[in-house]
Amino acid sequence: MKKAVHFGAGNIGRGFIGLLLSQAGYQVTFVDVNDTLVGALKKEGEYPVVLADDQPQQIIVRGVSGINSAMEPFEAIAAAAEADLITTAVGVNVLKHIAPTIAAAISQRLAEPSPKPLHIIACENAIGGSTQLKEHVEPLLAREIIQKAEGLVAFPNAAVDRIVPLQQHENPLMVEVEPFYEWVVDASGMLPGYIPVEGVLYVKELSPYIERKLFTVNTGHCSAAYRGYLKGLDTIQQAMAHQDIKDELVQVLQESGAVLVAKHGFDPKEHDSYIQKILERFRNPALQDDIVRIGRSPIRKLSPNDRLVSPALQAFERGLPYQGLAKSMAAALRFNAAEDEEAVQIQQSLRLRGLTPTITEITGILEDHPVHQEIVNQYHRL
Ligand SMILES: NC(=O)C1=CN([C@@H]2O[C@H](COP(=O)(O)OP(=O)(O)OC[C@H]3O[C@@H](n4cnc5c(N)ncnc54)[C@H](O)[C@@H]3O)[C@@H](O)[C@H]2O)C=CC1
Ligand SMILES: O=P(O)(O)OC[C@H]1O[C@](O)(CO)[C@@H](O)[C@@H]1O
Repeated sequence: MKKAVHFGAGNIGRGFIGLLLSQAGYQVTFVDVNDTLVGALKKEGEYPVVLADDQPQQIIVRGVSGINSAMEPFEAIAAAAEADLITTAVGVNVLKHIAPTIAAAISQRLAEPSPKPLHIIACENAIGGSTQLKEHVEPLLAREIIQKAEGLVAFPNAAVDRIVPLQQHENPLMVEVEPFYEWVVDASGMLPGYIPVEGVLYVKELSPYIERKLFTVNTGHCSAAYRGYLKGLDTIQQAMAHQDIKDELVQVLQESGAVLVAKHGFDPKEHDSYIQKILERFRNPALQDDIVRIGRSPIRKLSPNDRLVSPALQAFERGLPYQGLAKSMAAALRFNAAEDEEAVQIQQSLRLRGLTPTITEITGILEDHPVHQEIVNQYHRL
């Protein structure tokens, strides 16, 4: 049986990547630092995934195991060194922490006389997630290993889409997910002769897929979440019931949509249907999705290459509207969730340094740029 090692036994790890890989015939080993999850994976060897719909369906993912990379680092390296596929869903900011394990695994694997090829795919909400992981791993490899890895180890980028809220069940492994999923991998980053994973879509050019996903699902989700937060709401389902939030959300998605249509040549009608489908997914009454989860890590979400700044700057460059996106950024700056470290950091920076330096530092948009000025205007209006 083919072996997959997946870093991150959290919501997407268990509820999407682990499930799909298992259904595609892989034996999945989860590597995580959460001992409750790892202990339960070792003990149970299986877990339930519930597809949340009017008629929920339960699937049992069998034959899985867990390794705690903080407590069993050598086991984690050995498992990764032997894997047919390595995937991650740990959060893009955590990639640097798993890089040493992956680098050690690559070195161990390539020390064998005829090592098998290996794909390492980061399934994170980010543009170029696998490339970012590679950039953390490569400096940890000896020069001869880097040379040997050429043609044997690849880090193809990917886009992953499935909404999995924060949740608690008696069984810590149980995970409830929306039925929809999409996992797209950049075929140009795969090694020649690769065997596709069933359920994954391989495309010649990833950019239209990752931008469409990130600048629609994620741009829209956080835009609704930050507006809902300012109204004191708890869940995205509550936010989506507010007509003014819905109207503004449509404006935001029309702004990012206009960029996507102009840049990637999408059919405007088809893109509009894509937006409508996403709005339905946000409303899914079978899920309760916390606004604080969807808005989490606002510094990352406001970073130059992410879901708010990038479409706004691209809209500006094309002479298209960006006011709704600027309002989302202003609302993100007012996201004051005490449990979110990045939200706390933003509030500190606003207090100590003021609005304009904070915007410039986090978004990279200079003070005299019209998008910067629009964020300032919207911030004062909120
Ligand atoms: N939840 C969702 O709906 C979606 C999430 N994503 C992306 O998937 C990634 C994971 O998100 P979630 O599953 O929601 O988060 P999560 O918090 O449920 O899972 C992350 C897991 O990574 C583990 N982890 C943290 N540090 C680690 C380390 N050093 N080594 C190994 N494991 C470590 C955590 O213990 C946790 O189990 C993020 O990049 C997110 O943007 C993408 C699409 C949808
Ligand atoms: O995981 P991130 O990047 O913090 O963002 C949360 C987003 O991820 C998703 O879970 C799915 O992409 C959305 O529900 C939400 O917009």
